[in-house]
Amino acid sequence: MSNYQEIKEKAYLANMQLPKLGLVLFTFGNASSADRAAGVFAIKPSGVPYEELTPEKMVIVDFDGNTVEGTMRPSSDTKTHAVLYKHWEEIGGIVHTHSTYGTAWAQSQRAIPIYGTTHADHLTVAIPCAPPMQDDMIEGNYEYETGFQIMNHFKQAGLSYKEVEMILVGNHAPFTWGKTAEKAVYNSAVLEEVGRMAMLTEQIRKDVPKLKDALIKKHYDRKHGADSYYGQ
Ligand SMILES: O=C(CO)[C@@H](O)[C@@H](O)COP(=O)(O)O
Repeated sequence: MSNYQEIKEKAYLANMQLPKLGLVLFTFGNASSADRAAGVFAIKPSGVPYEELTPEKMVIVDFDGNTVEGTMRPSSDTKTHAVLYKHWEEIGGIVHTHSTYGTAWAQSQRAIPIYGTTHADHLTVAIPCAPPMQDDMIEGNYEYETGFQIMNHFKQAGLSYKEVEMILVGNHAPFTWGKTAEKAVYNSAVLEEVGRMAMLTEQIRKDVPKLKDALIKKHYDRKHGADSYYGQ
């Protein structure tokens, strides 16, 4: 039995949710789960179809992207996960997909505007979009630079990774995270659904105004923080 069995199971379950929720096709995408005390995370092996995955096939990697345990090559996006785990210390899970609507917004290099209360139930700002990567970074350590592309955009935009747990990487696709891999999967599904609604909204009406601040606050506060009165 591996010392990392718990995160292998969590990473496996998170990965298996992605095709189930319609967030990935074939091998597009990956999920990981971290063990902060051990300084490692478990991630999907690269290019293995979801139906062939097992917990044992998850690869254990440290926060510098080095394989610690596993016989298979880890996800091609492993270094992006490693950069985010290393610098954003409260993250316990990360998901990357090429889900259709999220990716369409990323390819359009547009943040997803906050048009309605579904969006405001989850976050109080537009879902950010990092600008496309510069050529020298593409030619360098590409996946590692993707991690910095995400972090730099958060810094420049004055966003907190603890409050906004998702981003579109311009030209590329969405990344989401959370305290657990399960929450990162949830955020990935929220991003896709909110992106789908926003795109349809713009098709119905070209000049949709941003949601009123009072409604943003009302809906966010209903579900989060001291004023929450949502659920049991
Ligand atoms: O970003 C991409 C492809 O552009 C990858 O996330 C995707 O194909 C998944 O690759 P892995 O199987 O995780 O190596």
